[in-house]
Amino acid sequence: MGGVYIKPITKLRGEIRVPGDKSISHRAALFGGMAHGETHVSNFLLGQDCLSTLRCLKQLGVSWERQGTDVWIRGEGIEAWKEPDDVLDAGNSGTTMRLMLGALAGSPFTVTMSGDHSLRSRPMRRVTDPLKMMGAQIMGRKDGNFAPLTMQGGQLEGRVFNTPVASAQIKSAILLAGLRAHGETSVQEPALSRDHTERMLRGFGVDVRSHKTLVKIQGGGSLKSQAVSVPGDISSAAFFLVLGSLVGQGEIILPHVGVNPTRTGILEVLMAMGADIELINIQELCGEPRATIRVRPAKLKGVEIAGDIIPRLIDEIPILAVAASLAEGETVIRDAAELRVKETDRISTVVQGLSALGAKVEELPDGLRIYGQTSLNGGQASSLGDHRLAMAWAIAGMLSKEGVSVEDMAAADVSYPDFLSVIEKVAG
Ligand SMILES: O=C(O)C1=C[C@@H](OP(=O)(O)O)[C@@H](O)[C@H](O)C1
Ligand SMILES: C=C(OP(=O)(O)O)C(=O)O
Repeated sequence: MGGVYIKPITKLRGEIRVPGDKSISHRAALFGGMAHGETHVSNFLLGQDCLSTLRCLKQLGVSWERQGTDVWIRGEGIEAWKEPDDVLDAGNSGTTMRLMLGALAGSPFTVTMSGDHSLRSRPMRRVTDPLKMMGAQIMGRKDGNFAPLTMQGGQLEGRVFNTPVASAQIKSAILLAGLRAHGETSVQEPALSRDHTERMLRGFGVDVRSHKTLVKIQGGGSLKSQAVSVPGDISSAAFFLVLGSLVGQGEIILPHVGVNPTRTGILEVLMAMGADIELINIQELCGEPRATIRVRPAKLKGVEIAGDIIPRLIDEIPILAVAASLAEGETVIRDAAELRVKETDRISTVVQGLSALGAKVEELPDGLRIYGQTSLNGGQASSLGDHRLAMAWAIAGMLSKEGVSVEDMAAADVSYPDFLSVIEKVAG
């Protein structure tokens, strides 16, 4: 059998400091590069995705320095960004590509953005269409839907948008372009997606107004450099919330995890399933709430997950599916067709992986039906290059009867570079 073998465990104990939030790290780097002055980012995520954002910024002429997880970005304002002399490579990162396109739409030069095989097959018209309506010229494969994408930015006009899907990447790309447009730009979403862009832009001194699912930005604003302390990533903590709930014995403490309400769907669902999770010491810093999370073993039962909560836990669905396969009773996940356009088609790849490990799972057009049972056999599963799957299968291995060999475990580096050494430590 190939891959990294993850053995079953029956108990664990420990404190796990999950790395910095991926969404917030991308934004801190990008906004720091757009701002005037030095932005110090602490607890920056050293995952491949955020490193792609930093590299793109360097190609645009933004200088920064990094020591461990501290990054100092020396912004001279976005007007100082220069036409890059090569393709901007977003790697595996949808966030890098979509937010950068929005930020660059008002720049009077040409950029070409591309990425890895997975990113080149993810839909981009969701951002290129609105940016074109605002005045940018964009060309790409399949009528501008797939990278490589070439954009000639320029004068932008503010617009009113109603987005068809709740996506923070679409919302953020439009707001960043709106910042450089004439007049006001607004985005109305069908449900609230993560609001890190709105919160952080306010911290950088920009006038962003939001009410429920509507956000408005005035064109012509500029950003003032800020210190940004990045909280731990709840999407990374999610793996340990599930492990700590389903392992036989022990307790896990996760300090300093971001608990922005637009991201805490995972906590609500696990608690509804019966998890023993407690939030201690909630504090807000740099506009983002954070808390210490304590998790203890509990019996989980199946639930229905659908509607407006989906964007608040979208990246946690692979690990939630592992939890559901070990819960009692059926879990149904609906309204999650967005999973089909992530790093892999996460509806079909979750079904493929979990079935190989002995779970009973059914594919739905917009979600999953998982017939819970009290054990998983284990076996072999591949990440298929998708970081969230790599980590979900590793946790499944620890909770299975025979363990799991995870093919392409290295994919985890995209959002959690130390994942393997951390699980080795907590499992003793
Ligand atoms: O804005 C962001 O930082 C992100 C938004 C989400 O994507 P969508 O906007 O496509 O839903 C999420 O899946 C991704 O991991 C990060
Ligand atoms: C979908 C994800 O990221 P991105 O869209 O930035 O590639 C993710 O991290 O699960």
